[in-house]
Amino acid sequence: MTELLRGMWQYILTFNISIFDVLDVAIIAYIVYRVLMLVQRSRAAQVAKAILLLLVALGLSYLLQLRVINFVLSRMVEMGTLALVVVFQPEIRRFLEQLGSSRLGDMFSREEAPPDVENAITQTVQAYTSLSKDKVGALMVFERKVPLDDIIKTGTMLDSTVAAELLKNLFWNKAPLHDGAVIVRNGHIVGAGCVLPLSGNVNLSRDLGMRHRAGIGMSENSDAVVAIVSEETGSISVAVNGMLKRHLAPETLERLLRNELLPQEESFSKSSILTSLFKSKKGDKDDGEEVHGK
Ligand SMILES: Nc1ncnc2c1ncn2[C@@H]1O[C@H](COP(=O)(O)OP(=O)(O)OP(=O)(O)O)[C@@H](O)[C@H]1O
Repeated sequence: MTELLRGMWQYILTFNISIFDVLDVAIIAYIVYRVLMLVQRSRAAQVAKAILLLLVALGLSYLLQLRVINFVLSRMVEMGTLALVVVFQPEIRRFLEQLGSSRLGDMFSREEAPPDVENAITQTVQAYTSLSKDKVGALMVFERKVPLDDIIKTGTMLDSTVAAELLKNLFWNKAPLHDGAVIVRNGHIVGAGCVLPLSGNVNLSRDLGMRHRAGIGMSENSDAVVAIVSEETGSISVAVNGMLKRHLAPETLERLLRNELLPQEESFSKSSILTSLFKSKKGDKDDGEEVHGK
């Protein structure tokens, strides 16, 4: 085995590899990874299988010299490329939004949480504690880097500081804006009664209602953090990146929101929400039981 590895290493050394070759491969690998993630997360999975099948058929028709079939399939591939851009316009836009809004910019700019975010978290936790006790359903989306203007447009635009009493009013089941989600941007309520995309995950637990599916869907389609109160059980949940953590105690809700929305905070590392969840103290009362994969 050692001999084999040594042989392989010697062989690799015979290549004239420059740093640019490594960079080249790394960039391609990253793009392929992002495209695969996109395909896996969306309806593109079935289409990807069909395309693969079409390409295999095209290859076979070429090898076997089946000229008519090859001609037809070639035209299909040409027209299909254009059709794909039209059909997957929302996915492509989301992909580009996520690419443009994240990571690379972070390397050059120091992230600072807007001052109102801290207040928004405190007020949300206060409101959710009360809504949870009273079993009043609630759905709040905390926008991060991916802009949610399209979602905000589906509801009523607002511009208000986050206040616990206001949230309780908004989600009161006789209030005109109680249906749908409240959107928070930089610690300000910018929309209420907003319609969120439902999750495409067919493996979600059957006991999750539409509110939870909408919350998970929003977190699959953007980098937003979504906080939910179940109308049926009063249970508090948080969805991030297609994952849902359920049955949270108010202290855990606060910790998660702080960890996700105030990334510079000293007491918490900038690790993902799941990392923080798995690290959460075993003794936490009534804390999350379930995590749903994307
Ligand atoms: N796509 C959506 N976007 C925003 N809000 C939604 C969406 N779908 C449902 N909701 C919210 O969920 C509420 C109804 O969902 P449902 O009847 O499934 O409630 P539920 O059984 O209490 O659900 P859950 O147990 O998930 O809270 C609606 O009144 C609405 O406020």
